[in-house]
Amino acid sequence: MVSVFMSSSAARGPIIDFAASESCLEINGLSLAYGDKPALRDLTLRVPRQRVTAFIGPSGCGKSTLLRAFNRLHDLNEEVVRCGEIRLEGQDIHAPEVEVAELRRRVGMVFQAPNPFPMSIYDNVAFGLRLQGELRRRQMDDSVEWALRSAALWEEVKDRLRTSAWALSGGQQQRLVIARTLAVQPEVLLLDEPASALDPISTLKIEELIGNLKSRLSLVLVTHNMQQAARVSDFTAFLEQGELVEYGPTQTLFTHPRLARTENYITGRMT
Ligand SMILES: Nc1ncnc2c1ncn2[C@@H]1O[C@H](COP(=O)(O)OP(=O)(O)OP(=O)(O)O)[C@@H](O)[C@H]1O
Repeated sequence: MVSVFMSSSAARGPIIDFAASESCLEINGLSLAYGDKPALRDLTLRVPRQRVTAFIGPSGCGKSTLLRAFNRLHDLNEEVVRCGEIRLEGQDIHAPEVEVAELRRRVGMVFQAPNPFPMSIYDNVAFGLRLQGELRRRQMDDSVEWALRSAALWEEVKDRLRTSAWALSGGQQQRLVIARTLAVQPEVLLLDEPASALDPISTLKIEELIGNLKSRLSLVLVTHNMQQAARVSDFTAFLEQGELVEYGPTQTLFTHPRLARTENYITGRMT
């Protein structure tokens, strides 16, 4: 059941809340700085399970930083200072017993520029599966086919699985990267501007794919494209200068934003 509460700061608008039982990710008082430069300020929000949640906001507001925090991509950056917690299905992702490789299997990530490995289409998809342990040939074939079908790419590549992934178009490469991520059965898929380097038809395919995937996993999408956020997401969080300004059902946020700051951004009065 979705409810609404007032955040502690009167300057912020009502922020949607989900019960822990319907959230995959729970972020509590998360602040993050690069050295002495704050990027996220005291963020508290829950990301619903099996829905598409979009993060929007002006350039530099912290969208990618937040997304990367969900699978601990900041771990290697010694400059990063963090406080607050992130829970995945109730478990603190920074707890000592958490294995980062397993966290990244459960929380997959796709970046703006398609980044297939310099190997065949088949081997790209099999890559993560092989890291998890050897499968029998038949099982591997089935898993690769399943992942490519899940990423709506199978029909286009089934006759050339052994050719280089780099021979695919940009849009196909991005769907291949999604297939590679899906192959290891993540629970959450993080998408950082996944279509911003693609043409309109490839973009549409990615958007359709996002809509289809939410029946089986939770998706978090960072996008600069307001139409895209409105088309594909169920919930939208608006960030500004590292703060969560407004968070609500996408349709409500785009048609009846509660705060002038949100309205100014979504109507293009502020970029
Ligand atoms: N590796 C880094 N080292 C230092 N500062 C960083 C680093 N990555 C991001 N920042 C800074 O943190 C702030 C948030 O950046 P972030 O990339 O998360 O914003 P964003 O909303 O995703 O921006 P954009 O929409 O332009 O991609 C910015 O001020 C940025 O300059």
